[in-house]
Parts: sequence; structure tokens; C-alpha cells
Amino acid sequence: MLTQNPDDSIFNQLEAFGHKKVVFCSDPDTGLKAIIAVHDTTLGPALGGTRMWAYKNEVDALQDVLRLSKSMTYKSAIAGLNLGGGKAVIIGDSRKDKTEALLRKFGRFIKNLNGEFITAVDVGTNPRDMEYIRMETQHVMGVPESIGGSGDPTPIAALGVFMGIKACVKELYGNDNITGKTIIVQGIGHVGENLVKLLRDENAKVYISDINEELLGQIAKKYGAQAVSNNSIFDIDADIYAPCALGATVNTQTISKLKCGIIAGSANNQLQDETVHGQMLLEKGILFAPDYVINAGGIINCYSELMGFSKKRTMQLTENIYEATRNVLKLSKAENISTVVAANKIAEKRIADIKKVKSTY
Ligand SMILES: NC(=O)c1ccc[n+]([C@@H]2O[C@H](COP(=O)([O-])OP(=O)(O)OC[C@H]3O[C@@H](n4cnc5c(N)ncnc54)[C@H](O)[C@@H]3O)[C@@H](O)[C@H]2O)c1
Repeated sequence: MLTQNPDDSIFNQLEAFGHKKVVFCSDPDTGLKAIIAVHDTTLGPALGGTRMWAYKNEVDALQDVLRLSKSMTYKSAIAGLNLGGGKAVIIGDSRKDKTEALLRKFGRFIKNLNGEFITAVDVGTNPRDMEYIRMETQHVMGVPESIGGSGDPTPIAALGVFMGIKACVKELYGNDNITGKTIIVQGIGHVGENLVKLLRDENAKVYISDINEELLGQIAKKYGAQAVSNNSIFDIDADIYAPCALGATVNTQTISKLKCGIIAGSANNQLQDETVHGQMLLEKGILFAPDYVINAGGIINCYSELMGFSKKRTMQLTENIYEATRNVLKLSKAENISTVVAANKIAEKRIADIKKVKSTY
């Protein structure tokens, strides 16, 4: 008889998240400990990055992969892609534990899924790692351009966020002109820097913050942005807050301080609690662009690679994020529901509709 705490039970968690399949990959020879989660494949193969992280324990790793893979289902659905949602985590320190053998063994596990899961880069992995995985399976995207891949997806990810910001500006101000708007970009790494460039090209006033002081100085000088300390960003009277670093920066404490009318950035899971804080933002009248709607540029790039990469098509699909965001904002307004609930409804409807289409032989 199973004597498990119901909250820790793997099967209870799979049922709660609605997962199709979870694969535990163990290989003592290479030290590989990984979990691949296939959430939903109604729209197509489950595509999602592989994250390598030194999780405190296996329960945390499982929860992370279940949560992330489910959000990939929604992200691809709302972006109009024919992809399902999946994600993988490798348990370990990416700076110390990563070896060619470990990655290639992991590639073998992906190969055994026969295309049901396709991976790409995520936190702790890079295009070079994808090359090793590619040595064992074709089911990997985001490999370098030099070997036929789509290369660095971050300018595309930033373009998607920029489109999402414009859609919110249109909703609030009646036109989508960014010129003269004041924007705080928190985190000026790969996506953040590209976003700062796009915003400055349209003459927005940009404040930037990052824990990396050296980078902060460089980016401020390069684009004519104003560097601010991380502690003071919520005191700035800005039009838009663009979180591009970590998740959960939008919480009860920060919402009470925020003076902006729009939150739109690249970071995954910006709301500490989707239900509570989505509703709180609605009540405070702050437009929130759900992160999975506007940060879909990276997955669009991978999708394009899967279909035979075309830069033009990738740009078109990414520019569609403007319309996707507008639709979410319209539904949120029409039904007086949070933008997160609205986005989920749109994504779920597309999946349900296509499921019916596919049921006909
Ligand atoms: N790279 C992509 O294509 C992509 C796609 C979708 C979503 N995202 C998400 O966007 C975010 C940024 O991705 P990235 O690829 O630019 O990552 P990155 O690691 O290149 O940049 C993150 C930046 O945030 C800074 N940072 C970390 N903690 C911070 C803190 N507490 N306050 C301020 N700055 C802090 C880091 O120093 C770094 O410069 C992540 O949440 C990522 O999951 C990225």
C-alpha cells in the first residue's frame, strides 16, 4: 500500500497538472539525473528547453519541470504554433557537472521518445550543449547557425516583448507610440539588452537595473539609458515596468509600491501567485502582459527552425505577439477578468478546438 503524503505523490501531481507523460532519466556512469515532462501534445510535439540546475532536492526538480512544461503548452498555444508543451531538467551544477557524455546520454533518452519531446536551451544550457545532444538525436533545436540551426534567439525574444509592450501602450494611450514613455528594464542580460536597444531606438526614456554593476555601466553608456539601483526601481515614477531578470518580482509588496500603468517583460512567472496577484493588478488598474504571451519569441525561433528556418517567417510570427496581446487585453476588459485568466482561456480554447479537429479521421 502507498503511504505517501498526498502533496508529494508523483501521480497526484501529474493529475493536478494534467501531464501526459514524465520520464525519469538515470545513468550512474555519467552521473545523469534528469526529468523530462511532456505536458500536452494536442497541438504537436512537446517542445521546451532543458534546464540544468543544482536543485536542493528531487521534489523541487519535479515541481519545476511540471510547472515549466505546463506553461510551455500555453505559450505555444497562444502564439498559434503547432507545438505541445514540454520541459526537461537535469539535476546538477552546470559549471561543474556538465560533460559531453552526460549530455549525449541525455540525448539518448530524448531519442527514445521518438519525437514526442523536442528540446532547446534554457537556464544552465547553451547551444554547444545542444550540439552534443544533436549527436544522439535530431529532436533538438537552437543549435548554432554554423550547423544549420537558428542561432541566438534572444533578439527575437526581445522583439516579442517589445511587441507586447506596444500592444499595452496602445490599450492605455490609444496609440502604440513608445517615444517619450518612461520604462524600467530590470535585468539587462541577453533579452534585456536587446529590449533596451529597441526601446532607445524609438526614443523611450529607459531606466535599467541589474545586480551586475559592470554590465549596468556598459549598457547605460552604450544605449544612453539611466542606471538605477535595484532597490529603488519601485520608487521610480515610470509608465512601464519590464521585468527581464527573475520571476516573482510582482508580489503584494511590490504591487503596493508600483506607480506604472503597465507591466510587460520577458521574465518567466513574474507574478508570485498568478491568481492572487493577477486579480490585484486588475483591481489596481495596472495592465499586465502575461509573460508567456509576450516572451514567446524564443519558442517561435525554435518552431521556425523545426519547420525549416526562415528569418522572415520568424519575424512575422513574433510580430503577431502584438495581436495576441491585444486579444488578451480585450478579453480581460470585456469579462472583467485578470489578463492571466484571459490568456489561459484563449490558450485552452485553441487546444480544445484543435483536439476536436484532430478527432476526425
Ligand atoms: N533568452 C530567451 O530567449 C528567453 C525567452 C523567454 C523568456 N526568457 C526569460 O527572460 C529572463 C531573462 O533571460 P536572459 O536570457 O536575458 O537571461 P540572462 O541570464 O542573460 O540575463 C538575466 C540578467 O538579470 C540579472 N539579474 C539577476 N538577478 C537579478 C536581480 N535580482 N535584479 C536585477 N537583475 C538581476 C543578471 O545579472 C542578468 O544580467 C529570464 O527570466 C528568462 O527565463 C528568456
